[in-house]
Amino acid sequence: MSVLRMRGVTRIHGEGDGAVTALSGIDFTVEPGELVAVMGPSGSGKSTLLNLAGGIDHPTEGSVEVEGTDLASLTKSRLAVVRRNHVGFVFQDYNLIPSLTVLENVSLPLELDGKRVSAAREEAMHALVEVGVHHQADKFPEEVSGGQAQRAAIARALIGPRRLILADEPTGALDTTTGMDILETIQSRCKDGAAGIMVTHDARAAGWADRILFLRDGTIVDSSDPLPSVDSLLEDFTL
Ligand SMILES: Nc1ncnc2c1ncn2[C@@H]1O[C@H](COP(=O)(O)OP(=O)(O)OP(=O)(O)O)[C@@H](O)[C@H]1O
Repeated sequence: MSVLRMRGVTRIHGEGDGAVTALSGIDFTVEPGELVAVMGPSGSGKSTLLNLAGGIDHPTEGSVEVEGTDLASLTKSRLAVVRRNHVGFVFQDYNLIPSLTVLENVSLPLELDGKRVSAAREEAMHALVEVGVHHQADKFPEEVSGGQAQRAAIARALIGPRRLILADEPTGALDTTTGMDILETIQSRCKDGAAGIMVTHDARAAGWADRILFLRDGTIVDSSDPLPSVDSLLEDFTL
């Protein structure tokens, strides 16, 4: 079963004269084990696609299924549970809760699912070790650097049984080496059976993906294997 399936998805923001078609007629699936990069110019619909995949936003037309469940069929509370159990989201602004420590932020999704606090914190600490910010576990988000916050956000997205990993510019605030480590972590999670979608402007980051989806003006204009040459695919793209 596909981890994500979008069928005929159109998203129009706003109404009347101010309406903007952010996505139009998108058909797209991501299978277990796949990491897909989404690229395209500013305003081409990349974030909208990610938000629809994660159930944060809803299509104007068409359907979005996560592991076979049509998100539109769910009540608000059920959608929240599906999001927590199935979808790991790395937001561009990290979205860490300021009043919780780094460890508490990462542990929260598990605690919300009823896991014992001690077990949840232990798992969260493992996740922080994996992304190399365990020394910041007891600090609050405002006390850590942007790169550390981003890595904590990635730990939170990967924790638990989530099988759909959605990342908006996951390496944006990171130096090259750390960025590559994080991509390796996401890729290895996908190799273990999850599915990942990452929005990126960075061709090197996209090189970690199994394929690249190119968006322009809300439609898929190309979908390609990134190798052997990402650069050749980018030639006529103004990014
Ligand atoms: N809430 C909204 N209300 C109105 N228009 C919106 C809204 N969100 C996005 N849009 C518009 O939809 C289009 C697609 O936006 P989106 O943010 O998905 O693009 P993007 O490719 O992620 O851009 P960027 O690379 O700059 O983040 C743009 O024209 C944008 O202005």
